[in-house]
Amino acid sequence: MTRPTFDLSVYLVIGPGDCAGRRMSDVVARALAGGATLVQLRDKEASDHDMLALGEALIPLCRAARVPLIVNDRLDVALALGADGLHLGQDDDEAAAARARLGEDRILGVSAANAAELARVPLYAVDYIGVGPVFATSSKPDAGEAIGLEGVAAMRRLTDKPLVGIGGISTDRATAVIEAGANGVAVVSAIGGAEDPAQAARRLRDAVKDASTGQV
Ligand SMILES: Cc1ncc(COP(=O)(O)OP(=O)(O)O)c(N)n1
Ligand SMILES: Cc1ncsc1CCOP(=O)(O)O
Ligand SMILES: [Mg+2]
Repeated sequence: MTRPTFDLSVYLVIGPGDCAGRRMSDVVARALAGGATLVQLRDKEASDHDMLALGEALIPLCRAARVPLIVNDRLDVALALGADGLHLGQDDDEAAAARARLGEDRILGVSAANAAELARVPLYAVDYIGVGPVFATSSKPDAGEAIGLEGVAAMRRLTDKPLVGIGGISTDRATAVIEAGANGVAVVSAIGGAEDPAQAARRLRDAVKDASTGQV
């Protein structure tokens, strides 16, 4: 096994409560059909046991689409599931220790909103950085102040690591997030809450692709 290649363009972050009353697996299947490039299972309330069951429903969908499945916060669940990776925040387990347990064959992402948070990240151990919240969001009540497009641009100046913007990103705003220096956009409600998750994913992918063209 080698570390999976990954594409941050349209990174769906999702749990059962983010799907507007629909089954999460149906929403994820539609998002993948529309072109979501990465999926993160995120459920702050579920027990590890329930998280594992949720992940088991997503693994075959992601495998069929050749899209990596990342687990939010929970290293043990990621390992038990055989997920493709883990996403950790500043308050979660330490990334270097997580890398040691994950091994070299899984993706590890971390969150950092500013220079001080970036300085705490062991960059050698991580594959990408989630930067945000870029805009105000109602999907994460404890998200800090929005960093804005200037915040994304500042992070771009500080590191060559792949960056994915997250927080309040809609199709209309995706272009600006990429132009500010992100490699992709991570979204909860723009796909999970969309009437047509496939169309939402497709529109985000087109916006990211158009905005990325011509960038160095
Ligand atoms: C891609 C991505 N970026 C940032 C986050 C936020 O992680 P964190 O700060 O640990 O907050 P929670 O998601 O755990 O509430 C993320 N999940 N994904
Ligand atoms: C998980 C997370 N981390 C920072 S903002 C956020 C929520 C993003 O949700 P939305 O795309 O609906 O604003
Ligand atoms: Mg976290």
